[in-house]
Amino acid sequence: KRHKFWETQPVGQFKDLGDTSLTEGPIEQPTPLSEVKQEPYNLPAPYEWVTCDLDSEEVCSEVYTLLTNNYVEDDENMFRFNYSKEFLGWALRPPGYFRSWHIGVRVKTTKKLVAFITGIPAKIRVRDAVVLLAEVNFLCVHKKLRSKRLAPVMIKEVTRRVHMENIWQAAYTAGVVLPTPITTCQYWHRSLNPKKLIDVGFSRLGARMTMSRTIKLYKLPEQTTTPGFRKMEPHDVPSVTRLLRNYLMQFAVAPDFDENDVEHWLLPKEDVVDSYLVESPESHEITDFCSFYTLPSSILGNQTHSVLKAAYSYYNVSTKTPLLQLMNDALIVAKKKDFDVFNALDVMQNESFLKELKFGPGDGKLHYYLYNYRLKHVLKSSELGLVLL
Ligand SMILES: COc1cccc(CC(=N)NC(=O)c2cccnc2OC2CCNCC2)c1
Repeated sequence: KRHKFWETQPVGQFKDLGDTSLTEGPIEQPTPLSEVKQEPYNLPAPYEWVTCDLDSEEVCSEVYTLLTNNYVEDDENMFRFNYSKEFLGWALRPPGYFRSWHIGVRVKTTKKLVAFITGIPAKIRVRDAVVLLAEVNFLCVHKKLRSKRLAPVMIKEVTRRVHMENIWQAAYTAGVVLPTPITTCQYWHRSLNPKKLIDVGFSRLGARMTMSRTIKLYKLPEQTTTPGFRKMEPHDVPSVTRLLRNYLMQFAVAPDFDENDVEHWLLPKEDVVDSYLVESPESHEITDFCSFYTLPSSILGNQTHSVLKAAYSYYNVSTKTPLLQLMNDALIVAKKKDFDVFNALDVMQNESFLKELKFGPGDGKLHYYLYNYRLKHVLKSSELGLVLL
């Protein structure tokens, strides 16, 4: 019964875990494009496939509304991710994207959008192999259509459309355990606006703590502390690309970013992504980098507040400035931008600053997966250099 669908897919199976005879790499070989199913999978009668053109303001709004009302909630159903339209336009249209990978399901009669799934192309290095794969994200089925087994057909359809572009691997994350995680990350939160976080039930007042003591505990300086700390600008793309490529080499799985990728993913974009760097005042060398993306959450059922403004740690590089000091400056700018909380996974070298910068552990985990690619050993989260949106 468990994982009826996933046991039919080319993914690491739990039963394979101990088998050291299995090699690392693709599980199934590519099939000739002529043999890839040319027509879409069958949907239940009332529904039809639609390709979502995110250049259309109207379609973007429909996707935004579907996700705002039906996408991922926390374990206690108190919060729901509330990706903005601008964020979705950015997240789903990187260099080389395929419109056909932005897949929707509509009700034939009303044309209402009731499900969504996406892929974007990404060059990901897995140990020494650079794999062109699809990052699959935003799988969402309307609350009223749950347990109609729509998700498996959505996954098969995005897989088919990825195969049609001669791409045979994928990467994705989930809050649930499926066959078989390449690593499992703990998420951590750093309070920036503790009073609001406690008011909305995101955090709880610590034992023997008063509200004023808590506000004081999380207080941050008004200004950043690192000399040469400034926002990233377009002319920084080449040096940030060099810095980031070198830094990511130490991780077993990490993006293989080129300058076009860095320009898209890391140049600051208001209310979407923020990135800062340290330019040495003497040499003008770019020595460090930090970034975070903006992902608010709707607060479900609170009279006073309706939105939780959250920053999510993205890619950070420290070569001269201690990572602890760099990330403290990231917290300071996030607070100044009125974020309520700064979230991070225990990936890369994040563990080195989490406790010291007063992050608290979240109540859930984020599992990372590869499709049609077997790793010999599960990774420690610190061996992972990939952050998905
Ligand atoms: C605070 O509002 C929430 C609304 C929905 C879910 C969660 C808990 C949760 N599931 N958090 C994460 O998955 C998470 C926690 C820290 C960093 N990144 C994360 O997820 C990212 C990456 C995967 N896609 C969603 C955003 C929290």
